[in-house]
Amino acid sequence: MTCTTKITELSTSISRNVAKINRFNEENDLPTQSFEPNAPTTYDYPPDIEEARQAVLLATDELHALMAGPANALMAPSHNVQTSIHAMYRFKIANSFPEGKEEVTYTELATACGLTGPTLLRIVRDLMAHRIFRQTPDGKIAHTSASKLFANNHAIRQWVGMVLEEMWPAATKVVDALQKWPNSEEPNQSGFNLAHNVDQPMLEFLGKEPERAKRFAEAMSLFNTSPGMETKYIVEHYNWTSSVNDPVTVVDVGGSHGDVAISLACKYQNVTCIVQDLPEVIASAKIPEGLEKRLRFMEYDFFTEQPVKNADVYLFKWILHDWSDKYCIKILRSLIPALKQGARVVVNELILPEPETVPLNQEATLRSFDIAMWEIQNGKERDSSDWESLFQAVDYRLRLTKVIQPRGSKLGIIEATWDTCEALKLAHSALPAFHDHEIAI
Ligand SMILES: C[S@@+](CC[C@H](N)C(=O)[O-])C[C@H]1O[C@@H](n2cnc3c(N)ncnc32)[C@H](O)[C@@H]1O
Repeated sequence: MTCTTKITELSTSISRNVAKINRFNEENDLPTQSFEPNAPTTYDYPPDIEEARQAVLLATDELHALMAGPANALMAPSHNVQTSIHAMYRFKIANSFPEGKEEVTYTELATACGLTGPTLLRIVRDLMAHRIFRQTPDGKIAHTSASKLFANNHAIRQWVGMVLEEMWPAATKVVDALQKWPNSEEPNQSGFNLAHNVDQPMLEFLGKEPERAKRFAEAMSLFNTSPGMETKYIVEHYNWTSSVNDPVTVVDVGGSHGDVAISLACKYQNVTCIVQDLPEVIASAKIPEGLEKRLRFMEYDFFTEQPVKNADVYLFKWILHDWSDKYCIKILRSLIPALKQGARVVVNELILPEPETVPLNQEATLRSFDIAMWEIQNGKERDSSDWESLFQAVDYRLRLTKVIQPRGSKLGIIEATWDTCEALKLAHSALPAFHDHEIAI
């Protein structure tokens, strides 16, 4: 008799969940997963089927790692395919097929891209080995769903370009930066600064380079609509108003074009929002019709004193991870003169889990965000005790009062309350690290 082992457990989970997905596809007349050029490129499944899909990803990842063995974990040559993808981006290989054609000869495509035949051949053959393009039986290049997606989707091209031309060079220099500026908290002493030979922090530098700034912003917009990043989580999983009648003022600091503020103002008639950002961002922001009385945009630099006094909530969504503790403390201290008793500071960011408390593939994604923030501005992602320490370092009156991890959301909600009443300075125990529900503190 064969006993149950980790690998049999994983393969059973894979076949059970694949069967569930397959059944759903069949019952709903959906095409099966494939890399055929017209295959679906996203899966919009209901929660239970999406859970099955995630379980397959987790189990296949683990089974693959076990089968490949420990040396593979150290030596997998994943950066080499980045070179080929980078060439596809820079030389527009996927989007240089003749108009309306799904297949092209190597020579035709090489000419269209300004490359020699042999160079194109080696790039495309490497991509083919990763299911990006395929070769037809008569030796032409044809699209797969991946190359076709790249050819047709501007936002994905902007994402890939941003990653390969901004982040990747920064990644290769972050260790040099660490050696040059040990443990620096300065946003202009990062891998990005060494790689791109610039003295300013990345966000400031890109602000002055219109094409690169546009690419960065479009890549971020795509990311913000990816599963788990949608605005709905912060809008629906936080208690913005205690009653439907009391007016509530929310200041969205660094709120860009006001995605959250617009959703909040639409959902709650008693909420008024002020969206603050740098002048160049505010200049292109628009108030949707009907919200003129309850939505306002304001130029503001969050390193200077907060001009909107006595608001109920100050929201920081996807802001503080760009900055080291030293700069987060400056940003949050700028709020203090504006805070009334009971004012809430709400942060919508990742909450890093304790090691091995979530499936490893999820943990790996979250930790890679942390490393990315380090590479570009010496920023960081934080776990719940980091958030608590950060608020304590800002001011003893700013107390961590809630940590919420909405199910399905990548971002958590961290609430601190401005409490000037000494009696309420309660000592509280360490928070559990990763929650799928609200933790009252
Ligand atoms: C990653 S984006 C987050 C935008 C928005 N909160 C969201 O979640 O979509 C960071 C935002 O911070 C803004 N920002 C950067 N430095 C700033 C500063 N010194 N003062 C105000 N806003 C700033 C940027 O313009 C950008 O809109």
